[in-house]
Amino acid sequence: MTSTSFSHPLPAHDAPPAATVRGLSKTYGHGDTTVHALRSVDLDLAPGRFTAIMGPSGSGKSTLMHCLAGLDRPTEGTVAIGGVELTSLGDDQLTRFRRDRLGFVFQAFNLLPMLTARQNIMLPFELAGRRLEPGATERIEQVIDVLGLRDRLDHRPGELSGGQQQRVAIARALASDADVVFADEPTGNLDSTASGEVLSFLRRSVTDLGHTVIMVTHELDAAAYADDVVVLADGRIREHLVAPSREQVAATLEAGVR
Ligand SMILES: Nc1ncnc2c1ncn2[C@@H]1O[C@H](COP(=O)(O)OP(=O)(O)OP(=O)(O)O)[C@@H](O)[C@H]1O
Repeated sequence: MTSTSFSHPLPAHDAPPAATVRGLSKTYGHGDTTVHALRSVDLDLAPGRFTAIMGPSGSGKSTLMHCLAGLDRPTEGTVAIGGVELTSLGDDQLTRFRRDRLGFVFQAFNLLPMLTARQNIMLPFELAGRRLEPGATERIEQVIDVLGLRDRLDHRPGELSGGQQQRVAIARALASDADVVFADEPTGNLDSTASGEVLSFLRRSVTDLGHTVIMVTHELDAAAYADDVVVLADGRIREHLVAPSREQVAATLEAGVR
């Protein structure tokens, strides 16, 4: 796969964080079987950046993403997205917050097979019974063009390649102008060409459209599309690398498994 360098400019210093995590701990089980998936994690993620979360298997990547995205509740600590403290929201409020303010791209594209690409992209608006706010139509059409989906809009997922299906999922995540787009191993089911395309589109959604993307990945090649890399080890943040070189990321990952 062709990969880019980690050489993106730093954000403005005065921009408030897109995500703030304080004292975040998550334990599973009790007594002898307790697993400390996250141990008192503090993290600020800048807006308009593409951040990759990396680390060995079992280091807490998915748990961190799930807590950040309000898909799981922390055992201790707080998580705020765009200034809204998720930990203080009730279940219904949290569901609405996720639907209205967050976007998700999963390894298994999670598209509805009976709907066309355009209907899948518009699904969050349908589910919310939401009117399109001013400017939304233009934004959605721009997303469709950026993702190169214009000539595929009437196709159902079964008539699209894996890469195209994942681009529809990304368009759906971007259509509602999410505060943060979460991508969990988004290229796990794709070959290297489609992976490169999908990662380039996530990159463009940040560079050209100003989105904030947080992606869990195992792959250095995928992380090379990101601006910043958070490396986890044993439920803790080992390093938060801002605009690192590929070599720096590789060295940090290697040090973590030694
Ligand atoms: N629902 C659960 N019940 C019990 N233990 C869990 C649960 N979910 C995760 N864990 C444990 O928490 C730890 C962190 O898991 P997590 O899935 O966050 O790691 P990860 O870095 O995403 O791993 P991988 O790269 O393998 O997906 C692991 O030890 C895992 O076994």
